[in-house]
Amino acid sequence: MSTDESNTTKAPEPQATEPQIQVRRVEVTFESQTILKEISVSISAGETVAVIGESGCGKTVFMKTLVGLINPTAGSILFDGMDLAKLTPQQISDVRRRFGFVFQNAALFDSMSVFDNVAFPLRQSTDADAREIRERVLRHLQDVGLPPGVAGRRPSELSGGMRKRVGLARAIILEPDLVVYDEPTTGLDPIMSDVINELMLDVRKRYPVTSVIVTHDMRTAQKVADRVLMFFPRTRLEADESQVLYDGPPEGLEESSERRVRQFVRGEAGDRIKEISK
Ligand SMILES: Nc1ncnc2c1ncn2[C@@H]1O[C@H](COP(=O)(O)OP(=O)(O)OP(=O)(O)O)[C@@H](O)[C@H]1O
Repeated sequence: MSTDESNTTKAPEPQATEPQIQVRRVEVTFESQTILKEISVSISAGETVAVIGESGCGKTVFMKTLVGLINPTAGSILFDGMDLAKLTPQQISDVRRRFGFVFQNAALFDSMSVFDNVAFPLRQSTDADAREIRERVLRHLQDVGLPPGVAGRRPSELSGGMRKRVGLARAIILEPDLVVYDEPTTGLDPIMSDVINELMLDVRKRYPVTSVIVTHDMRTAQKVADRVLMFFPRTRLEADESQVLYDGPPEGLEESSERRVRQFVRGEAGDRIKEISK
């Protein structure tokens, strides 16, 4: 029996050949506005996927749907064979523990120290004692290039790049199977952006995490991703066109046969100037 049939059954064991994430004909509509339609994508365990596309095309909505923060209006998302929309609250909380989130603004708790921010998932989801928590928090801060002296400071006392690194340390402290990054380099200078790119690569080297990175940063897509998905705003698609305009390796973007993909990655406005000024 599958979880589709009963909420009390155990989650099925994932098949070795089965993609870790299966997005099946997903649609997301808010009120009368359909943001995503007929999205079907599979992501294998350990893959690093960058999601690119114009502002407003639905990248963040896609990412949130992937991790069950938004329920699709139609279609389904399967993680290790489990349909996220059909899980019990306990099952969804168990599966969320396997996800790490790196939010655009780092989303740290400003009233807590950096130490307590990074320790938060450990205290919530494990019974690690104080000594172990201390050791793991300091090790993770060191892994993202932050000295122990930062631990006692408040997030508001840190630079944007440091806050992003604290957010990353917090997201990976439970060694999640899937990490989603929402615009991890936005607002950073080119050097700090590259530090974040290297840290994302580093996480992947340390253990076989699956990563989904929503980004406008073509350098991140080129340097960090194994695969790039480019979404297009649904309202500007021709009838029957797929909303995923590109699904392939980063090296193929510039040479894509699809003009809109080439224009996007080269940052060429093309006909958009005329459309926008109409
Ligand atoms: N909870 C919500 N309720 C209603 N509309 C929403 C909601 N979340 C997102 N939207 C709308 O969905 C559309 C896509 O938003 P989304 O944040 O996914 O875009 P994006 O591609 O990530 O854009 P950007 O690159 O600018 O961050 C937008 O028009 C947004 O206003």
